[in-house]
Amino acid sequence: MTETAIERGGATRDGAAAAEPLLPELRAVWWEAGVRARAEAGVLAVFAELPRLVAEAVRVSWRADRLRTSIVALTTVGSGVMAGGGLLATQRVLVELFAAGPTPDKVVAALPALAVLATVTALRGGLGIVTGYAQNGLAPRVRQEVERGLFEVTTAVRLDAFDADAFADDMERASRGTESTVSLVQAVTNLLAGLAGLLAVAVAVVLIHPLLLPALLVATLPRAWASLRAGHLTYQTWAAGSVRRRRRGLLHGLMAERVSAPELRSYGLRRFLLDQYDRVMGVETGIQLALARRVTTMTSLGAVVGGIATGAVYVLLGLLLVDGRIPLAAAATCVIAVQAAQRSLAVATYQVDQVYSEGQHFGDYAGFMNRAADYLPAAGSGAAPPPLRELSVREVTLSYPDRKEAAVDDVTLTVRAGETVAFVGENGSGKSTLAAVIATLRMPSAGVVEWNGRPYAEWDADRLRDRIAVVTQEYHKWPFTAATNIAIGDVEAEARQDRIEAAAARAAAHDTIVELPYGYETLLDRTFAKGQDLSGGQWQRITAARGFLRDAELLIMDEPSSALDPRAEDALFQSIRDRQGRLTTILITHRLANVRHADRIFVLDRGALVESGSHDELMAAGGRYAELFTLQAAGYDVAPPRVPPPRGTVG
Ligand SMILES: Nc1ncnc2c1ncn2[C@@H]1O[C@H](COP(=O)(O)OP(=O)(O)OP(=O)(O)O)[C@@H](O)[C@H]1O
Repeated sequence: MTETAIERGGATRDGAAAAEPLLPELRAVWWEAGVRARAEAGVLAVFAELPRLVAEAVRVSWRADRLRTSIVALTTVGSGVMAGGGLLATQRVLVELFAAGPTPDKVVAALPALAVLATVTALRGGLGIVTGYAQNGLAPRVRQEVERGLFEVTTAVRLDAFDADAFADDMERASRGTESTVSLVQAVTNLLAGLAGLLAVAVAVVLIHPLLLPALLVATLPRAWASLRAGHLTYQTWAAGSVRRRRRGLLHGLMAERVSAPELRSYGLRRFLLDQYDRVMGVETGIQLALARRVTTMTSLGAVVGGIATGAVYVLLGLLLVDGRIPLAAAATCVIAVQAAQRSLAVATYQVDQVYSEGQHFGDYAGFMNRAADYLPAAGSGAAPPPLRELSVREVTLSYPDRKEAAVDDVTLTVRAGETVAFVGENGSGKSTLAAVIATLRMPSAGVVEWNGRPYAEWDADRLRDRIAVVTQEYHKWPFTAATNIAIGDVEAEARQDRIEAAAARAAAHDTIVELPYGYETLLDRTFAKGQDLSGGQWQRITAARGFLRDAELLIMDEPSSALDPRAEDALFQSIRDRQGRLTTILITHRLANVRHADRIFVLDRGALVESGSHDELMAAGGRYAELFTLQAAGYDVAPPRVPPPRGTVG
C-alpha cells in the first residue's frame, strides 16, 4: 500500500494543516480555538484575563439560577471563613497545650478551642456538601440557559446565514462554547473556593504573626508556579496535536458509523483503516510520553525548590523560636498553615488553567450570539394576509454569496389563485431558488414578491407562512413516528389521525405506512430500538403527505416525485390536479408529462424566465420547453413489445 500525502501529513507532521490547506480534514476546527489561544498566551496573560472571565461566568450563572448561584457563592465564602477559623482555633488549642502546668488542666483549658475547632470543621464539611448539591442543580440550568439561547438563534436566523462559511464555523464554535459554559461556571466556583481558602489561611496566619505570611508565600509559590507551567505545557502539546486529533476523530467515524459501514465492508477497508488508526496512535503515544517526561521534570523541580523553601521556612521558624520572638504554638500553627495553603494553591492553579481555556470557548459562544443578530429576519408589520387572490413576483433577483451569476435573474411573473403552475428548466436554472423566495425561505437580493399586491415585508411573516406549504427537494427525514412525520406539516393544529391518514392517502403513502410493524406509530429512525427506515420513494411519499396535510392556499412542490414508482407518481399528480381551480399550486418537476395539465408553465434558463404559457402554447412556439419535452417524450417513443400469447393457446 503506498502512502498518500494525506496519510503522511495526518500521521506525522503537526504543521500539515499549513502545508496542505486544501485537504478538508486538515482545516482548523472549532474545538481547538480555546486551547490554541491558551497555549499561545503567556502565563501572565492568563491572569490578566481572569477577572473578566470570572465576571462572565457569574453573570451567566446568575441569569440561569439566582438561588443556586447565591447558595454556591455564600457557601464558598463561608467555607473559606471556616478554614481560617479552624486555623485560629488550632492555634488556640496549641497555645493551651503548650502552656505551663499539669496536662489534665491544659487539656481542660483547651476544650473550648477544641469545641470551636470541631464545630468549624463540621460546618466546613456541611458547607462543602451544600455547595456540591447546589452546583449539581446549577449545571443543568446553566446548560439549558446557554443551549436554549443558542437554539433560539439558530432556529430563527434567515436561511442565507447557512450559506456563509463564517457563520457555519462560528456556529460550530458556539456549540462547543455551550458545553464549556458549564465547565467554566464550575471552574470559577472551584477557583473561588481555592482562593477563599487561601485568603482565609493568609489572614489567619497574619493574625497569628505577620512574619509568617512571607514565609508562607516562599513555601508555596514554587510549587504553584511549576504546576501552572506544567499545565501550560500540556495545553501547548494539545494545541499542536490538532491534525492527529482530527484524523483520529475521522477514523473513529469511518469505523463506527452506519453511513460508512456498507462501503467499508464491500471494499474490504477494515485492515486499511485499523492500520491508519495504529499509525496515528503510535505518534500520539510518543508525544504523550515526551510530554509526561517534561511535566514530571517541571513538577519535580517545583517540588524540590518548594521543599527547600519549606525547609528554609522551618529553619526560620526554629530560629525565631529559639530567639523567643515567636511562641511555640504560633510556629506549630504555621507548619499546619503551610500545608493547608499548599493544598488550596494547588486547587487554585489548576482552576486558573481551566477557567482560561473554557473561557475562550465561552467567548466564541458569546461572540456568535452577537454576530447572529445580523441574520435575524426583520420583524413584519403584523398584518394578517387575507386569502390569496394573486401572487406576483416582480423583477426578483437572487445571488448566492461567492457566485458570479445570479441564481434567479430579474424574474417577473404572476400566479392567480386556484392556478396550478409549473417551473421548468434544466438543472441549476434557478427553479428551487425562485420557489424558496416565493415560500419566504429566502430574501431576494433585488425585487419583491407580492401577496395580493402588497410586498411580503408588509405582512406578518409567520401568518404568511401559515398560508404556504412547501415540499422541498431536499426533504428532511425527521426522526419521529410516521404519523408525526406527517403531522408536522401543520404543527399548530391538533394531530388528528383521520386528517393524517387522508393526507397520506393523497400522497400514496397510506398503504406503505400501514404495512410498517407499528403502522403510523412506527418510529422512522433506525438508530433507536424498534425504529425502521424507509426506501427513498417511501420517504418521498411521506414528505408529500406532509405538504398535503394543511390543504394550504399555496402549495409548492419541488421535485415531489423523483423517487416515486409510476403508480405512486400517478396518484400524487392526481392529488395535485384535485387542487386545480380551488387552491394554488407551484410545481417543479423534470418529468414533463406531469406538467401538461398545468394552467401555465414558466421556463427558466440560467436564472432568467425565458418562456411562459400553457403546454400547447409552448409546444406550438417550438422553443426550449418544446425541445425538452420532445427529448423526453422520445425516450418513451418505442413500439410496444409484442405480448406473447398465453401458454396453451393456439397461435
Ligand atoms: N445554497 C447555495 N449556495 C450557492 N449556490 C447555490 C445554492 N443553492 C443553489 N445554488 C446555485 O444556484 C443555481 C440555481 O440552483 P437551483 O437549485 O435553484 O436550481 P434548480 O433549477 O432547482 O436545479 P435542479 O433542477 O438541479 O434542482 C445553481 O447554479 C446552483 O449551483
